Parts: sequence; C-alpha cells; structure tokens
Amino acid sequence: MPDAQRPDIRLTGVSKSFGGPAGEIPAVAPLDLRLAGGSMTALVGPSGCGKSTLLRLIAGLERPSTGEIRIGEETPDDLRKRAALSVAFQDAALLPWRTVAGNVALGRSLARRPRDAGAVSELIELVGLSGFEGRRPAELSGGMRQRAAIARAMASAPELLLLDEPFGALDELTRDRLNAELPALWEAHGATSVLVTHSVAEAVRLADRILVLSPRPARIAADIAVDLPRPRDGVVLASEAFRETCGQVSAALRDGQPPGRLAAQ
Ligand SMILES: Nc1ncnc2c1ncn2[C@@H]1O[C@H](COP(=O)(O)OP(=O)(O)OP(=O)(O)O)[C@@H](O)[C@H]1O
Repeated sequence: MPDAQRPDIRLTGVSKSFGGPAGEIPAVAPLDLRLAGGSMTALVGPSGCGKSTLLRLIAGLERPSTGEIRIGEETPDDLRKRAALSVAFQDAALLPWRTVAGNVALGRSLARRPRDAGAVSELIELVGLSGFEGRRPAELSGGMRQRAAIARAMASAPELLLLDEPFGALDELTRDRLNAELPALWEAHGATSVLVTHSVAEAVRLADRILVLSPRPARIAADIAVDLPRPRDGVVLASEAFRETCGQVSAALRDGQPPGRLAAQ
C-alpha cells in the first residue's frame, strides 16, 4: 500500500549490460520506472530475463551501465550506509559463527535499533524457528537458513526491503504461512518492497503491482495493478477476482514468450 511517508523509487534510463568473452550481454534494457513509497511490487518473468539484476541495481549491488536510481533524494548506496535497505536472497547469507538469534539481532543492531530480545524472538517465531535460536547456520537446513535470513532482513525495520525468491526453497506450508503473515509486518513498518518470484499466485497474493518482464534484456512487458483487498485471506484467495488477476499475469507472461519457454508456474 503506497505510503506518503516513504519516498518513491525512481529509475531513469537505467540499463545494465555485462561484459563477457562473447561480448556485451544486455541484461536490462533502458527503463524508466517509478515505484510508489510503501508499495509492494513483484517482478515476474522467464528464467534469466534480468529480474535479479534489476533487484540488485535497486539494491546498489550492481552499477547501472546507463541511467540513475534515486530513492527520494538518496541513492541506493546512501540507504545502505544508513542500514535502511535490507536484502534477502534465496541463498541466505548468514554469518556462520553467529547463532540464529545472533544473526537476527545483528539485523537490528546494524540499523542502530535498540536491543530487544522480545522482538528478536517474535521474528524467529514468525518464521517458524522457535527452538532453534541457539543453532548456527551450518546446523540448519537450507529452508531454515532462508527463514532466518528473512527474519534478519525484517529485524532492521528497513525502509526498502528487496527480496529475491526468498521463499524458493521452503516447503508449501511454511511458504504459505510466511505469505500470510509477512504482509502485516511489512505494512506495520511501511517498507517499500520489491519481490522477485517465479510464482504468479505468490505475486498476486503479496503485491500491489506486478511488473511482468520480457525475456532478456528485461523490458516491462506488462504493468498490472493488483486491486484486491487486504488482508488477502482464504476468502480473497478463493475469489474470482484473485483467479482473474492470476490469469492476467499468466497471459502477460505467455504473450512475452516464444512457445515452450515459460518459466513461471
Ligand atoms: N555478474 C554477471 N556477469 C555476467 N552476466 C551476468 C551476471 N549477472 C547476471 N548475468 C546475466 O544476466 C542475465 C540476467 O540474469 P538474472 O540473474 O538477472 O536473471 P533472472 O531473471 O533473475 O533469472 P532467474 O529467474 O533464473 O533467477 C543472464 O543472462 C545472466 O547470465
């Protein structure tokens, strides 16, 4: 839900190419884009189209080949320096020598938030890791590490939250639980969020807006507003409007694809 308190993200003429032995590989075609402050945008598109690259550009982890990115008056680097930007990737990067609770608490302390063991426990419970607070990442499964990384990303109460397939390695039940519970947390913090996902249903459930990207180099093939009430509970998920929106996104994905190359489920 757009939030007037949060600045918009503006991409102006942003493109990205990677140099390789076979020459330049264009990953993101020049694009202009404005994402409303406080909104949740999902990026969907075929495998290799440039979704993660676009997310990494917004995170300041890649430099654009052309153009510029601003969050209000700030650059992504400015936000990172203030620890106001959190990123959760599928291959969860946790500090191996810290426990789950230690990693989550680090998310708070990096953002200079006061110590709060209760808040850390709440997040750990939310992601279903109660009882594992004292374990180190090597003692957890891949899905558990991913959940710990989501809790850590949330712990800093970021202004900008970037999620790259964060639920990819999770079982259906946990994924469903996080899909149900995380939006309320995002809303409470008013974070502007961008989510890369391969799941159309997940995009429709979580996002205010879905950008369907074309095959590489990524262009915006469709820009779909998700006009469904929140919370998106069982009634909303079972509604005709939900199915219709999923159908619209799937059709946009198909339209942008040569036959047989559809990656989204
Ligand atoms: N650091 C890099 N160096 C060279 N090429 C890269 C680099 N990062 C990404 N690419 C290329 O850019 C293109 C887009 O990759 P990207 O990871 O953004 O796609 P994606 O849509 O997120 O894919 P997937 O859905 O499979 O995760 C691919 O062709 C990839 O090989």
